[in-house]
Amino acid sequence: MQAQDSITRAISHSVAQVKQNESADVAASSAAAEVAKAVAAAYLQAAGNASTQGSVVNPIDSTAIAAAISQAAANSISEAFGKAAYDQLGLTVSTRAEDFQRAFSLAFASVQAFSSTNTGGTEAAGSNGAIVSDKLTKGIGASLAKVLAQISGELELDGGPAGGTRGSSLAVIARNIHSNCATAPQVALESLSFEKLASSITPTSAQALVDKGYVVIDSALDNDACAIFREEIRSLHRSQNLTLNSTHLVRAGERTLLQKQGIYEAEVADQAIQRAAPAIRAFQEDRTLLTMLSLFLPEMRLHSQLTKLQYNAGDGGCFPMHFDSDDSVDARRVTAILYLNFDWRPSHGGELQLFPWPYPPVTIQPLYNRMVIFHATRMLHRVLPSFAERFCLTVWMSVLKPDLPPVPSLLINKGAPKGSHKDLLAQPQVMRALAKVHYKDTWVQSIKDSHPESQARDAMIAQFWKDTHVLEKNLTALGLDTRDVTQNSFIKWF
Ligand SMILES: O=C(O)CCC(=O)C(=O)O
Ligand SMILES: [Fe+2]
Repeated sequence: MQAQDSITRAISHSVAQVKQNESADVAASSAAAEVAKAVAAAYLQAAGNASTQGSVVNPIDSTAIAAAISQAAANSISEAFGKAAYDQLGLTVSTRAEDFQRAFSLAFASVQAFSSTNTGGTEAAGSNGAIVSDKLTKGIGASLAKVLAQISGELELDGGPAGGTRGSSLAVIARNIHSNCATAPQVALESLSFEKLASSITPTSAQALVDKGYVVIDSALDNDACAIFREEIRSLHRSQNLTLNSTHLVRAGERTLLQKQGIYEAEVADQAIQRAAPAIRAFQEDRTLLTMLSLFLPEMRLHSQLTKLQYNAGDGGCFPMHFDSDDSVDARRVTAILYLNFDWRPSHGGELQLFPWPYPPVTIQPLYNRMVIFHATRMLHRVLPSFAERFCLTVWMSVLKPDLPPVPSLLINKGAPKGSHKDLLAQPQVMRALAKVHYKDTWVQSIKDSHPESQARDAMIAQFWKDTHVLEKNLTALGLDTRDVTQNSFIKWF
């Protein structure tokens, strides 16, 4: 039967993959995703054959299984499982929760149908709780693949035959997958520590921030933590949980989306992301970075943090020049980026370029476990085109809004004598404006590098020229010029 063949093939393939490299989460999770896809596809065929062949689904058991699995839907693997079935069934996003349950139920029904005709129930009856629990640390993907392998009788696992019917043993499997989903993240999290980060933030690194506006810290965290983060980002991308980075352009009341090429992101505030990426969630909830920075820079009054994760597909994706935040409208004050690129080489590109104007630009390689911290409202920066997959986490640290100091108005200085340039230049928005004017050509080129050609991109560039023109005119009216700012100018960044 075609449906069963495709399940058998998928399972054999998955088992081979998992066997080949048992410790590789990547292999295991892609194996599980393969199984999920094939199971879903097979179900559709099996369902089509059901009326003629009978006994495809035992409704009681499949409902129990579906219920158990749908509880585990938060987990990335079960999401992958759900998504595949979901896609196959052509379901719409609006009724997601319900449809997930339906999709799971359908997908598992096909496993059940398969096991009843292929194993005669004996192997399946042996699939008790021991199966899943023995390999918890290898991740849900591996366990899931094993459970499925057990059903097909291809792997001999510990745990002797248990009594009971085939149907109830499948329900046990479902329960085990469920409990596996619930406990596996904790296994990984136990070994996760942010202690190293505390010793990475020193008075010297804080001083560099004050003096230069940025600091580069290598081996910032435990290498293991970085490996877990990277895998979580990868699996979120695989399960299509990341969103293409895009900028909203509002022009004449019309909203246009300008998408960057190949850059996928998610904020860790998103609950689905938190569930699917428990280590990154733990990093978001950990206050080590914020506490250490506050210890040395109490005047920053840092209060909270938000983590964003980013996957760059490596097809030339990059970021145009920008400031992350703006003192007058946004509470973010410090940016910390943790790079997760194991084997970065110069040919990969994707460097972070900082423009601590009036000092010269600095190009920073996005090396594994390297953290770059800079001023979120004052450090102009961009990312150069990346020609290899690129992973990073960004932590934005914010002040509490009511504590924001009033932003001094330029109007106060209107008509002020030339001697007050120093005061003007001490104002972040003046420095931002001057930097924008100073780098206008590079800035426009960076917009072109980061976005495929489109009307929206042209609109963004036109807006940029308009803004810089206005800024130039008004800075001149204030008696300010980019040439006023030299590398001898006194700049206190933080
Ligand atoms: O990917 C990077 O290195 C920086 C990205 C960035 O500038 C941003 O997300 O605002
Ligand atoms: Fe940025």
